[in-house]
Amino acid sequence: MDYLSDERKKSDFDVEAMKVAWAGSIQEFQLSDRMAKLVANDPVFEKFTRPMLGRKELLKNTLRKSAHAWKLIIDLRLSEEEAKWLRLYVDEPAYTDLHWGMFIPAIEGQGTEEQKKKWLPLAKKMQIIGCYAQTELGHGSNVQGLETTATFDTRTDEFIMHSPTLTSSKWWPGGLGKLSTHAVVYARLIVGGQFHGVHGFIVQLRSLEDHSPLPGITVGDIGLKFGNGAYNTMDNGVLRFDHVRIPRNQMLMRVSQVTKEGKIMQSDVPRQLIYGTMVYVRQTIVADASKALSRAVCIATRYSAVRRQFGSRDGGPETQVIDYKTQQSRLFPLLASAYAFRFVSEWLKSLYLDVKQRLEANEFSTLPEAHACTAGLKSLTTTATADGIEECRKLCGGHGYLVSSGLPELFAVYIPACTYEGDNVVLMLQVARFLVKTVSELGHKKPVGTTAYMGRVASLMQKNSAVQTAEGWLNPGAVVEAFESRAARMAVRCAQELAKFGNPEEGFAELAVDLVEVAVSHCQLIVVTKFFEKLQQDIPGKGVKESLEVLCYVYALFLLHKHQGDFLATGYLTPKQASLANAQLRTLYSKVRPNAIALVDSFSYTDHYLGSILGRYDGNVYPKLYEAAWEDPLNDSDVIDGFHQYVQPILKQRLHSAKL
Ligand SMILES: CCCCCCCCCCCCCCCCCCCCC/C=C/C(=O)SCCNC(=O)CCNC(=O)[C@H](O)C(C)(C)COP(=O)(O)OP(=O)(O)OC[C@H]1O[C@@H](n2cnc3c(N)ncnc32)[C@H](O)[C@@H]1OP(=O)(O)O
Ligand SMILES: Cc1cc2nc3c(=O)[nH]c(=O)nc-3n(C[C@H](O)[C@H](O)[C@H](O)COP(=O)(O)OP(=O)(O)OC[C@H]3O[C@@H](n4cnc5c(N)ncnc54)[C@H](O)[C@@H]3O)c2cc1C
Repeated sequence: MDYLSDERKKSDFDVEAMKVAWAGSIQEFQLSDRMAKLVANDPVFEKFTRPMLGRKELLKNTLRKSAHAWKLIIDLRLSEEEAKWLRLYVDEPAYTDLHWGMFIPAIEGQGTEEQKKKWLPLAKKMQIIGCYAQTELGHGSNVQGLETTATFDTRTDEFIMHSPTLTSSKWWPGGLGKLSTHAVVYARLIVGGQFHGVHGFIVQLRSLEDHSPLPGITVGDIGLKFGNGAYNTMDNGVLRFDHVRIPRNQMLMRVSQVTKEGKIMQSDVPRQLIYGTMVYVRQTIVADASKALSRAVCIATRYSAVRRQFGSRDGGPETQVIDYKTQQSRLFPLLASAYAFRFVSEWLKSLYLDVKQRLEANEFSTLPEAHACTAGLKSLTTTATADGIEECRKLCGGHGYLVSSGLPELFAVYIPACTYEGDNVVLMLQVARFLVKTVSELGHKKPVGTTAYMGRVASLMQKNSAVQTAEGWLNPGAVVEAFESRAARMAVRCAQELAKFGNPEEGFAELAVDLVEVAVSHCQLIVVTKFFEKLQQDIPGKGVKESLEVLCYVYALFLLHKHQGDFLATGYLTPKQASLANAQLRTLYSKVRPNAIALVDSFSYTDHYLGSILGRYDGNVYPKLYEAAWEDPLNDSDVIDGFHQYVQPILKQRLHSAKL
């Protein structure tokens, strides 16, 4: 029985066509759909019991799943794209993420042709397993502050890898704790007693025969992390070196080379390329944000349509909680954000692929913008997604707190995305630096790409919003101009404040809070703009474009409402115009309402991937929640182990011993 069938009948767009729009193309949809079904129908990928497993059992289970996934990749000759979808639907962080997602890209981006020829075939056949060992106990954000040393010994033509202090211990790298045989280790290059910056080195950690740590290497897992199951399927590790020697040709030498004689040669490649792997991964994290948020929103939307509270008159059904305006005002902006993040990630991927091609051809001019966009959007989307998942839990009331809702584990596994690959505040400060630099160069350099609007800063500073009615907000020009004016005005105001400081670094530190707000407003502008640009494309299917237009306005006007202080303080909007935007938002929520279930069905998630009783496709929530309770191990017997030993004696004690 489909308890949501009436809801599905209400929608006025073609769901199958929306699935294609969400996936990006018919090919991508088919690919994703095939992998989703492959995983959902394979008992090895069962995951309901995960939060109840002890750590060793949990990790062993992940290894079993990873081995099975790898076997499927080989046996079914899956392409790289298919393998990525497979990984998504398996839905279990594993050492393989770091091997494929960071170790291999680090060698591809920072290795010489010779190094790539040697290491990539081994890695791609998984004959070695690698991780990305950058962060240390004492330093994560401050990469230049890393303490591990790689000292060149001209006599033996080797680097000596060493951990001179406790705080220099590598700490956090995923896959390091128990599984990696190799690592790209970031360390201070020391040649002739001089420090020459932080570089990457390929270091073997464990024997390829019996997996034991090699001499001079201390390695292990850093311990349990937040939540049950969740990110505990990953062996984040600690690593120390005691004068471990590696051949000279294991330093990744695309950026700088060390000769046999101990001379440092700089290539034309900028040193920032050492941070290049992070640009790649941040881009994938933006795509993952739309997946995680859409998943939480799918659960909360379906459950909000099933759940009824209050409002029953003459014995009729109570009100579905999705019909409460307050519920809509919390849920629908998240639904719109999931779509917004999906489309901005599509754009970011194309930007990244373009930069990657250029970097391969030694063309580096677009790297700063790629860095600012990946850092900023990673920060913006992961913050919104982490907050959004928690909001979805609250939207599901008490039942959202049950592990079987799928939301607690999703939250626990997701939240470190606000920290890994760059703390979100630190990353926004990087965007702010880029923007301040853009503003300071306005006189002699035409801004391009995502900062092109800064070239119109004079008019953006003068012109105010012309919106007169709530309907007036349903105009892409009016909305985009509002976001451009806010971002430009905030940036210029901050640049003016900065100019008052004699020492720019001191000013930057003092104004950091304002600078982060500038960066956020710039990133929100990018997301809004890319959503409108998406709507310019040919999007087939009855009512699909119209529904997306509604979501685009919801996303933009919700942000405008939430940040109306900025829009008012910069003088671009009047209070009346801000309240018209809010009025329009209410109308938009009414337009989303009949389509809400169809809009989450369009994510095309299997019940396996959702992993949630509240989010079941058929809406059959109560019987399944009831059944699931009885499957809890505590209900294996009526009288629980420990009762006779610890509780019964209390019950049987004589009353005179208690003076309560
Ligand atoms: C079970 C299934 C099995 C299936 C198997 C098959 C699977 C197959 C498919 C698998 C697909 C995989 C998918 C991938 C998933 C990946 C999962 C991700 C998991 C995440 C794990 C986490 C990893 C990590 O966290 S790694 C560590 C990350 N660390 C950080 O991010 C540190 C943050 N700090 C910094 O980035 C810097 O130090 C910084 C920028 C804050 C400061 O740098 P600085 O040099 O000290 O200072 P600064 O002067 O500000 O900058 C100098 C200069 O450089 C520019 N810059 C900075 N960063 C960059 C950059 N990244 N790129 C380019 N340029 C950069 C900066 O702008 C300055 O420029 P100028 O102003 O021009 O000088
Ligand atoms: C689950 C997980 C997986 C990880 N996987 C890996 C991995 O595979 N490989 C790897 O190398 N690393 C990994 N890391 C480490 C991760 O990259 C770092 O934790 C991250 O970069 C943040 O650095 P930090 O821990 O030093 O935070 P800190 O920099 O110490 O941050 C602490 C606080 O200080 C603030 N702060 C720091 N600097 C500034 C500043 N300049 N201005 C203002 N505020 C500031 C931050 O905003 C934050 O609030 C992982 C981390 C986690 C949680």
